[in-house]
This record gives sequence, structure tokens and C-alpha cells, in this order.
Amino acid sequence: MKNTFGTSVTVTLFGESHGPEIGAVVDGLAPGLPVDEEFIASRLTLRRPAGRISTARQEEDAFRIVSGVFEGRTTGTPLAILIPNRDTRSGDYQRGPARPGHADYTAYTKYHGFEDYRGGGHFSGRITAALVAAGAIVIRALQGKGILIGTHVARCAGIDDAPFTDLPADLEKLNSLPFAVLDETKGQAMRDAIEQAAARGDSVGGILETAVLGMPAGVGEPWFDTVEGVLSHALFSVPAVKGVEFGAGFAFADMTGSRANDPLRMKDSHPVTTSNHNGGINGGISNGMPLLFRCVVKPTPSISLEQQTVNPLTGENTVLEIRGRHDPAIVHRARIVVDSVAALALADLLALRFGADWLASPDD
Ligand SMILES: Cc1cc2nc3c(=O)[nH]c(=O)nc-3n(C[C@H](O)[C@H](O)[C@H](O)COP(=O)(O)O)c2cc1C
Ligand SMILES: C=C(O[C@@H]1CC(C(=O)O)=C[C@@H](OP(=O)(O)O)[C@H]1O)C(=O)O
Repeated sequence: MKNTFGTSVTVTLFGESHGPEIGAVVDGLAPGLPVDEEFIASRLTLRRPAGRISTARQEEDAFRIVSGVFEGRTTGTPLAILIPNRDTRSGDYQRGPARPGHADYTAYTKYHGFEDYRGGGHFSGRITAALVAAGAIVIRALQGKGILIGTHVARCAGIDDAPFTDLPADLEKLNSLPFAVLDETKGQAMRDAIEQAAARGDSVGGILETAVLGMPAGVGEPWFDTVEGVLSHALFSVPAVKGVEFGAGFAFADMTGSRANDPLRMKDSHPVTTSNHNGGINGGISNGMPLLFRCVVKPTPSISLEQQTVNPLTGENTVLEIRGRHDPAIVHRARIVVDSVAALALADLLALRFGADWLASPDD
């Protein structure tokens, strides 16, 4: 029953949606990494719900770092971040009827009724605030090594955003936007569709597309700890992520080899590829081109329409009408979480390849 990810750089999550605090412990970080609390706060702001397209729960996310940082830099010992929960309304929840699509029934079977069911408990999207705070420290460190990460809402409620065309400028733009789209007219249409779904008591899903620039070639292990494998492991820990694809992904099914292969050419004494259908990874190892991947995020399970379910306590069928505060879409909030878990996973792979201290070392 563990809640820890990683081999060299690890992250452990703890807390429940309506408990006093949530948090993360990051271990294995290089000593000497700058810890910029303003940057952490700005990343938490990008995750925080805002407006009618998100849950009405309002949290300040007044985080505290209680271990592993001294005079603004990591010490190399476990770094612990705490974030208080304040705006809890536990009366919205009752032990019993399982919300379809949420983890209520599976949590009950695993924890035998001892689970904290309020607000989704340990399975709540709320816990991702701790992942974002932890990820912010690593994202800053990766930036110091020239590695940039950014994600856009590539699709929401059937509306497509424009594709990446101008990297790295696209990433810089996305990382400052509260609703991360490349084409703002599409963004407005997505927000309208989310509001319309909410008005119907329903919810919508979408797709997130991420690019990682500056990833050195030669990172990853050939069989089990492939870049795809380690990244997917991290990405599937984000609640509501139900699929991950790299490069052309499932579109490979309809391509020919001559189209799917990425031709290699020399540029400034380095091999590069002139297309990137393989998403910057061959044989599980980074090839130095941008890492490209997409995650599908399902519609929020807690909807206010009437639903059929069971009450595991009584073994009876029942009908459920969920009252309370919920995100009518998750995809726009999850993008910052995806960046954060990707950064943690890549920091782990980089530490395995170059040693834990590499992230804090001056550029070669
Ligand atoms: C940022 C974020 C916010 C979320 N908000 C909600 C929410 O308001 N209501 C809800 O039912 N699920 C929400 N979820 C999704 C549930 O946590 C998730 O569906 C549930 O834990 C079951 O996990 P699964 O969908 O991966 O199977 C959210 C997820 C994330 C990442
Ligand atoms: C608080 C957040 O989202 C929560 C995620 C969530 C769930 O079931 O995942 C249920 C709701 O909790 P509550 O009923 O306490 O308002 C959301 O508000 C957040 O993401 O910050």
C-alpha cells in the first residue's frame, strides 16, 4: 500500500481532501537547487479553480516547506511540503452510495470501509496541489539545465486547439496562461462548452498535449524503465488520465514505415530528425528531439444528473443525485499537473543517467 513514485528522485504523496493538510515528500534531490517560493505559488495559482468552468471550492494553497530547504536552496535531505485544506464542506458527502466513475467503491474494497470518503479522500483531485508544488521545484531545476516543459488543452468537449507550430515560444506562452490554449478563439469555445455541460448537470473530457524541449539524448533504459514507461507510470497517477500516447501514438496504426520513420540528418555536428513521429524516443531512450506526448482526460465523474449505483454497505441498488461542488471539466486544470509529474519522472530518469548531483551542476 505505497504512495511513492521514482527510483532515484522519489515523491511521496499524503493527505485527504477534507483532512487538515495534504502534502508531498521529495527525496533524492541534489543539494543546492534553488527553491523559489514565488514560482511554486505561481504554479499553484495555475492549478487553482477559477470561475464557472471549475469547482467552487476555494483554497489559498498557503504551502509551507518544513524540511529539506535552507537559505533558499535544497539541502539534499527529504523535502517536505504541507498545504492546508480550509474550504471543506464535508456535509456534501455521505458514507454509502458509490459515485459512478469515482474511486468510492474501489477505495471501499481496498481499505475495508476505513477510507476517508469525504471529498474523494486520498483519491481527490485536491491532492494534485501537492504534486504541483513538488513539481515546481523540479521544473525550475530542469529550466536551469535548458529543459522546458509545456502543455496545452489540445481538445476539450470536441473542440480542437491549434497544434504546436512555434517551439519554444509556444511553451513560454502556455506557461503564463490560466487556460492553456494556442488559439484563444478555440479556448473561448471550450470554456463555453464546459459551462453548457455544467448547466446541464454534466461534465466533459479532453486531451492534453505536452512538449519537452532540451531533453539530452541517451536517457532511459531499454526494457522496463523506458522513457515512455517511466513517463506513463507518472502520467497515469494523475486522477482521470485514461490514456497516454507518444509521438504519432495511435495514428501509427494507419501509417506506412516510409511515413512513420523520422529521417536523420546532421545539424551543428549533432544528429537530428527532420520529423518527430516517434516523439523524441527510440528504443525507450531519448534521441535529443522534443519529447511529445498526449494524455486523454475523462469527464469529471461527479455530475449532478441522477445516476444508478450501489451502496456497498447495504448491498443494495440505489439512485444517486450528487450535490456539492465539482469541476465540470478536469482537463484544463490537469495540464499543470501533467507538467509537474512529467518533470518529476524526467528528473528521476536524468538522475539515474547522470547522477543525482547533475541537476544542480553548472552547465557544461
Ligand atoms: C485537478 C483535478 C480535479 C478534479 N476534480 C474532480 C471533481 O471536482 N470531482 C470529481 O468527481 N472528480 C474530480 N477529479 C477526478 C477524480 O479525482 C478521479 O476521477 C477519481 O479519483 C477516480 O480516478 P480515475 O478517474 O483515474 O479512475 C479531479 C481530478 C483532477 C486531476
Ligand atoms: C478541491 C479540489 O477539487 C475537488 C476534487 C474532488 C474530487 O473528487 O476529486 C471533489 C471536490 O471536492 P469538494 O467536494 O471538497 O469541493 C473538488 O472540489 C481541487 O482540485 O483543488
